[in-house]
Parts: sequence; C-alpha cells; structure tokens
Amino acid sequence: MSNQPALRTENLEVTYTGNRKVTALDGVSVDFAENALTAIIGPSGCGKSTLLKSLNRLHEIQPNAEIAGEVHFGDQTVYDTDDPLPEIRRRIGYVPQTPTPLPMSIYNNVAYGAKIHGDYSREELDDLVETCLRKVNLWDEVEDRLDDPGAALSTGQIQRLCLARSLAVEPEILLCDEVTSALDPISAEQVEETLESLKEEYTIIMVTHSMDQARRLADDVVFLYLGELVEANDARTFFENPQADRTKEFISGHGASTYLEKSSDESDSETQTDEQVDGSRDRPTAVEQ
Ligand SMILES: Nc1ncnc2c1ncn2[C@@H]1O[C@H](COP(=O)(O)OP(=O)(O)OP(=O)(O)O)[C@@H](O)[C@H]1O
Repeated sequence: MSNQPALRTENLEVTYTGNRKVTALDGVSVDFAENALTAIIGPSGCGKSTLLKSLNRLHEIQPNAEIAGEVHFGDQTVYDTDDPLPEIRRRIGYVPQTPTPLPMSIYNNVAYGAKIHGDYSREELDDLVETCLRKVNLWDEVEDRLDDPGAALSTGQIQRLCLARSLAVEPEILLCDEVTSALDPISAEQVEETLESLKEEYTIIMVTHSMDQARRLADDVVFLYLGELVEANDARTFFENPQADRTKEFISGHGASTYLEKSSDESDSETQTDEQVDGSRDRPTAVEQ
C-alpha cells in the first residue's frame, strides 16, 4: 500500500437474501491508502461493486442486503456511528458508471449538492463551481455557457460534470464505479487524466473491468475472487511480483504479466486496446448457499 490508510474494512461480509442466498463479500479486511488511487479488480460477480458501495453504505439501498463487519474511517466507524448517513455519504462520495446530469443548468448541476449541504453566498457558489469545473478539466469547455442544460454536453463532458458535482460537497474520498466504461476512448482518456490529477487531493477507490486501466492509473490494487480478498498490494508489486497463485493465473490469463510505466504514448495506444477483466472465459459467480 502506498500511503497511510484513509479507509479500512474489517471482516466485511455482505449477503444478499431472497430466493437464494448469495455471499457477495466473505470476510474482506483491506486498507485503502490516503491520497492514492486504488483499483478494485476481479472477474464478473466477484463482489467489486458490493465492496465499493459498502464503503459508504450505498448498498443499503438494496433491501435484501445484510452486512457484518466494519469500515473504519479515520477515528470513526461507518456502520457503528451516530453521524447522519448523508454526512457519511458527503465525506465518502460515489460517482456512478452511467453519467446522469440533473435536469438543470451546468452551473446548478455543480452547485446542487453544495446548496443543500452548505450556506454559500452567490459569490462563494460562483467560486466553488469554477474551482470544481477546473479540477475536472471542464471549465475551459463550458465557462461561456454555464446556463445551458447539463444534458446538452457530450457523454464524456457529463461524466466530468458528475465528478465536479461530487467534488462540490467537499468529499475526502471518491468511490468511482467503472466511470469510464460508458465512454468513447477519447472521453475515457480525459476522465483518466482527471482522476490522475484528483488523486493528489483525494483518496480515490475505483472499480474497473480494464486491467490496462488499472495498470495505467492505480497506485494500489485490490483483487477479489468469489467474494474473498485474494491480494492487495501496490500496483508495481501486484503486476510484477504477484504473491498469490490465483493472482498470477488471473494476470497471465489477461496478458498483463508486465507492469507498464505510465507514459502518454502508452496511454494513447492502450486506450484503444484495453482488455476487459471480466472476459467470458473467466466468469465465476459469488458463492451461492
Ligand atoms: N441485489 C442483489 N440481490 C441478489 N444478489 C445480488 C444483488 N446484487 C448483487 N448480487 C450478487 O452478488 C454477487 C456480487 O455482485 P457484485 O455486483 O458486487 O459483483 P461485481 O464483481 O461488481 O460484478 P460485475 O463485474 O459483473 O459488475 C453476484 O453474484 C451478484 O449476482
């Protein structure tokens, strides 16, 4: 792991009940480093999204989810806490896979959460909107049309707008759920550049299906298989010197045995040739009981 942990899960267990019981996470204890980007990878159905959403209790939206264990956040706990849930979700923000603008102007898309959570003057809001749009490298593209509807932007711009909206409530941690998978390669590259710059200021935890994206962006990698943590390590060690046999098999099965230095040339070519981590030849499902 690169830095001090910002979040730490302890024996996290998530079960979905219903006609069949599915153990989506089975005793996962893992640290997520502060001001670093951690990629959560693994085959389809191994529990990546469940882990991500359980970090700010978003999985609770699903009524059939049961959880045991704890998430430690600084000197606080996420589950055993008196803090109101909206405050936890403000501090640990979530950016979904599908970029969805609110039905309002570009300006208000960014200002929306801040207006709800804080008490800002118009001038302070103007500053906040500009700062957040600059952080996601969108300001230059929209500064002269802030009153246009958010929906008028391209899909890639909307994803950066959604990132700006998340930043406006001043989170400490950003949970990113496959945030480039719905984008064309050029837009995906722009979002990757944005994430790369944001990790200096925020802790970013990102689910990705792309092994190449994990190699380009991640400081640390968490590898899940069948709801269990197989390996968590800094990205160089993970890709160059994996410790677990399962990791070795997974990496070599996806042609990713070599850790590549991050360079713009490589990024250009890799964006076109990303290999999906959840290829059909490697599709276990979570443990069914
Ligand atoms: N609401 C739910 N009810 C029942 N089972 C669920 C529910 N949500 C997820 N699951 C199951 O839990 C397991 C883990 O799902 P999860 O979405 O966390 O995996 P994932 O690794 O993110 O998958 P993918 O890569 O396909 O998005 C899967 O077997 C899935 O079918």
